[in-house]
Amino acid sequence: MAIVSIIGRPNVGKSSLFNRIAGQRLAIVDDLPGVTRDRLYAPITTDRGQFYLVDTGGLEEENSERPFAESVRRQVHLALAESDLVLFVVDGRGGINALDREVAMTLRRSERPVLVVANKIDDPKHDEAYYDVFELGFEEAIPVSAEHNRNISTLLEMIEERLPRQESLDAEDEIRVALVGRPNVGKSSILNELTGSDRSLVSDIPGTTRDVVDSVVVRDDRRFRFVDTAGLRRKSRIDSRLEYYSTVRTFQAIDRSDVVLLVMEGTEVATDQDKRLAGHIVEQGRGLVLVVNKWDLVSKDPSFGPKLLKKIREELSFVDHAPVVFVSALSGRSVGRLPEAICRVQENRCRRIVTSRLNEMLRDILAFERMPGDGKGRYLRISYLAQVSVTPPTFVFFVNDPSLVTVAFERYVIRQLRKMETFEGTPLRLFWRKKRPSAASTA
Ligand SMILES: Nc1nc2c(ncn2[C@@H]2O[C@H](COP(=O)(O)OP(=O)(O)OP(=O)(O)O)[C@@H](O)[C@H]2O)c(=O)[nH]1
Ligand SMILES: Nc1nc2c(ncn2[C@@H]2O[C@H](COP(=O)(O)OP(=O)(O)OP(=O)(O)O)[C@@H](O)[C@H]2O)c(=O)[nH]1
Repeated sequence: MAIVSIIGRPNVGKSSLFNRIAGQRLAIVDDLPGVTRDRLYAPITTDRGQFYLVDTGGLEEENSERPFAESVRRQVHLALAESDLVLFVVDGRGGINALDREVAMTLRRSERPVLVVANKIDDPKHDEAYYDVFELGFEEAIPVSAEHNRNISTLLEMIEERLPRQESLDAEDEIRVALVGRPNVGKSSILNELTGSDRSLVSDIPGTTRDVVDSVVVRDDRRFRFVDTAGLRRKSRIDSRLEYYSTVRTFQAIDRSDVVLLVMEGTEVATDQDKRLAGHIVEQGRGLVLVVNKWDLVSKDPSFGPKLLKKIREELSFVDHAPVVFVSALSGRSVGRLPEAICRVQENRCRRIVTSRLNEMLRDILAFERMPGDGKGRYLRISYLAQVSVTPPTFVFFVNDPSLVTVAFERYVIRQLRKMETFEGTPLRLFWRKKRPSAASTA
């Protein structure tokens, strides 16, 4: 995630700006791994993606004896080392002073992207005052009022435009699919059926690592990239010394994919290895379709299907969100249903629910539910809920005390979310955060 730092001399309104942006775009005051605790930062979600907003002013200890100039220099130094974009806040009404000029000089020399934010322009009639900030020598400046919420959304748009494009997994893009499963279950046969039968195979594309080849197929205007198919096509028996690499390779394929087809065979489903694979797929936040192959071998007995399904649901209960598709690569039966299932799962994995709808759902979910408590009369209270990201859908619940949340309660909430919205095939992630009095003032 990109990092956007707020810097500026004391009292220009850095904290106010931070709180304004964080409050508006929902701040989760989270622990950024590897960063010191005393920094104020929040992941900000916008229509385009996410970035971390950092208030470098928060770095200074409260009764710091250090002179202002010294502390500002430290901020600049850190911001330059760590951020993708610097928001240089000045007092748009009070004017530019020597310290601002010094900071400007350092920033200009660094050639890092800088956006000058002229704060405290509370009223359009003060707009003229902010023209002074152009003497700092930057191309771009925007007048805002953190306190009166003026121009903040424009500022956010400007920030978004200046950030490095994130790797996007939008529904319009190709879907990366991994085919995994125990040896001999029919992965190659399914792949051949999917890519070979109707000349739909576009190309084999060398991947980034040696030996990795992906196959790209277009069907109904959707691009499917089957990742690391070289290993599947090369029909050499795996010798046991190579087993380790084949496992690593399978995990890599999962990590590179959006949706995984976990292939099993009708005669033996839900083995320990299948459980391990399914576990990894969920942990990595990938979509999942359970494929039962060699249906031709078992379909003679009509009671077999339901029994098999029951076994899969019981043994692999932690992926009961995944659709199960019975196919036969040999006869080609139902293999054609896989692309549609993959698309559906990927769509669900990208599903975003607006905050208002979520909170409506929350009300319904909790209407008759007994909240977990500490046994001494204190109960969990959920203030509100927001979806902070997709792939997989990730939700943050703001509560009075996260330690009151039990595993059973979390499972219950996930079940209810799944009842209210279609999340077939995708894992969901929940986070519980203590609701703070104001967005980030107490980090
Ligand atoms: N009129 C006006 N006042 C503002 C605005 N933004 C902040 N202020 C005021 O400016 C003062 C300083 O704001 P802060 O957000 O604490 O400034 P800071 O840059 O974080 O200050 P330090 O923590 O000392 O570095 C406060 O009194 C704010 O109320 C604004 O948009 N308009
Ligand atoms: N009866 C039947 N046999 C199948 C079916 N699909 C594949 N097979 C057979 O199962 C064997 C293994 O198929 P592969 O496609 O090579 O399996 P794989 O999972 O790619 O195997 P590895 O490369 O060892 O991981 C072959 O002999 C196939 O002909 C099916 O639907 N029905």
